[in-house]
Amino acid sequence: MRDHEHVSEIDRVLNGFETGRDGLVSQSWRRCVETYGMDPTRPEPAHIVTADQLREHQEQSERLIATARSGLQSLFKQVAGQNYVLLLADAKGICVDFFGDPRFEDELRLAGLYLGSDWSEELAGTCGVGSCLVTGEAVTIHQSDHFGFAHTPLSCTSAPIYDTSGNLAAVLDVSLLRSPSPKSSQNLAMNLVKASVRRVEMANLMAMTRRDWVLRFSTSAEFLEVDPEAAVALDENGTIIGMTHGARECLAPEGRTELIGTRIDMHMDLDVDALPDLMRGRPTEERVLRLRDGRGLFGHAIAPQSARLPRHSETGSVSGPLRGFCGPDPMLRQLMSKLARLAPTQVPLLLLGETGTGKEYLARAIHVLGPADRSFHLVTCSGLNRSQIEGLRSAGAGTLFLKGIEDLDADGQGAVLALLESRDDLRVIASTRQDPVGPQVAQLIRPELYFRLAGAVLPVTPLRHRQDFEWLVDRLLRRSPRNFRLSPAALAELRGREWRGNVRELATALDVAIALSEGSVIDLPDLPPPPLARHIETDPTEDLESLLDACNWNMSVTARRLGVNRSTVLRRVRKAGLLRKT
Ligand SMILES: Nc1ncnc2c1ncn2[C@@H]1O[C@H](COP(=O)(O)OP(=O)(O)OP(=O)(O)O)[C@@H](O)[C@H]1O
Repeated sequence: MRDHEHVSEIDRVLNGFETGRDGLVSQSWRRCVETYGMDPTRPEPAHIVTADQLREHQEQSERLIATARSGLQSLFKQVAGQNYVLLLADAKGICVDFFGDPRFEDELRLAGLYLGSDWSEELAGTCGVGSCLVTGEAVTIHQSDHFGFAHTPLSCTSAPIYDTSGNLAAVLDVSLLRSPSPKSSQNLAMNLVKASVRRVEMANLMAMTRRDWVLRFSTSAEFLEVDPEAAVALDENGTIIGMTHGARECLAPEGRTELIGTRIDMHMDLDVDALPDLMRGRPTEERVLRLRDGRGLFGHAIAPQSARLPRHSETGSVSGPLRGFCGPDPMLRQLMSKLARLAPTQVPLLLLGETGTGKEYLARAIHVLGPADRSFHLVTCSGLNRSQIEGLRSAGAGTLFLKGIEDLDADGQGAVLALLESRDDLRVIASTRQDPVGPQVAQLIRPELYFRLAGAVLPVTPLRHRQDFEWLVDRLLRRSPRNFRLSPAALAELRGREWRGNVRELATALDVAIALSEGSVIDLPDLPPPPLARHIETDPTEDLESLLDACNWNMSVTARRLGVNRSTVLRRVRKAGLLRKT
């Protein structure tokens, strides 16, 4: 396009004619003439601020530049060899950081694609950085979209970087001195710039909010941990105190609601106490957030990186991921407070409980409460071979979870023992399923190994003895993105079942019911029938022992729960030869 054609198109647009330009470009041209008093026939050279002014701008954006730099570097690598120039401009439009090919330095400087150039719209006219600052949106200003004829060879794609309070703080721009003529040639550049900005904002939020919870979101479970779409920072009451720009699109898509200063439960069905359930360690597809408008997202909570969690643990108050394990069940609450004290120590723990009671869940929660950046090594003892254990000799420091140690054969026991002797940087947590009729684990494991594993022996209550059944049902139902509840009859039916498969069995039964239910209320016909295990003969001794454990060996409480008197309980305990475990 020649100079006079460009000027005449601007003239026609200003006179209300449609020339096929993007609306955003036509509006900017209008501002250039009507607001900034620019003349498209007058050539405007690049504006470069003085070295002192540049230093001042850089100092003001110092922290942002430091955070953005690694994002810029990785973006530069992605577009390497394609002659793109990367600019980071501050909120005034001054280029404060720059990546470009030094071979073209003179040409770039002349075109204004250089440190210190001023790309504010009122000075440079319609351009990537300037129009992005005015609209607050990502834009491509391609060739003759530029207002000033001097800039029409360029193609500039720019996206805004917002600070954690939601103010436009900077612009990331990729520009080309020469480009193919279709504007669509810059679509890939647009996606790359937007993705880089998202990561820069995320890094900025993480750096700003080390003492607070961060909740990240994604519409896809697969990308939740590697590349989330947005995040908010929350104080301990669940008030949003920081965010990335994407959070506005996720939580308040029409921009009607202010996010900063509002509580997270205004926007989604999430209690601040439930944040630990959304931490790494639980499968991502189970970490569903239900928004108030019915949409579902996946959530990843990151605990404060300050010393707050360990401080809670030292005093034994239950916080972090342990909080989500149980509701109002006195025995489990006591167990949680013991675990909170034990978690930061190196004491080996042996979790004792029926299948599906949540032993692995607890092991992962204890791991999360330990030192940061350590690995969780899960070893399933059944069918374990020596080479698998030997492979752990070079594994990173962290938690070794031995699942189902009753399944370790003699060879496996020897290998585990040798491993523990060679490594003192592995915190061991073992679990064992109590077999109602089989021998106890202490008899199955050689003593020198057993006593290395059983530093503290912690029984996990079976579901049928838990007093927080309704709480648990509610919690498991919340994993679904839709709002389900149980009818009173369905709740009573589930409460009356034996649950030999414990929480795992309950979770599966609820998944079936959710799938079968036609509305949001789960009723009797939606429930799967109780499994055959219901008719399996159970050992009354085992049941009495776990009930005693659940009642902390308080004979009167146990008698009340069994509906018999205290002396009957004492007689049964003596007859079965039961002794309280220490
Ligand atoms: N408090 C809880 N809240 C939500 N889900 C839970 C809870 N406790 C357990 N679960 C779920 O129940 C299932 C069984 O838990 P887990 O695997 O920890 O049991 P386990 O005792 O280790 O079982 P096993 O001994 O058979 O290996 C898992 O899917 C787990 O996520």
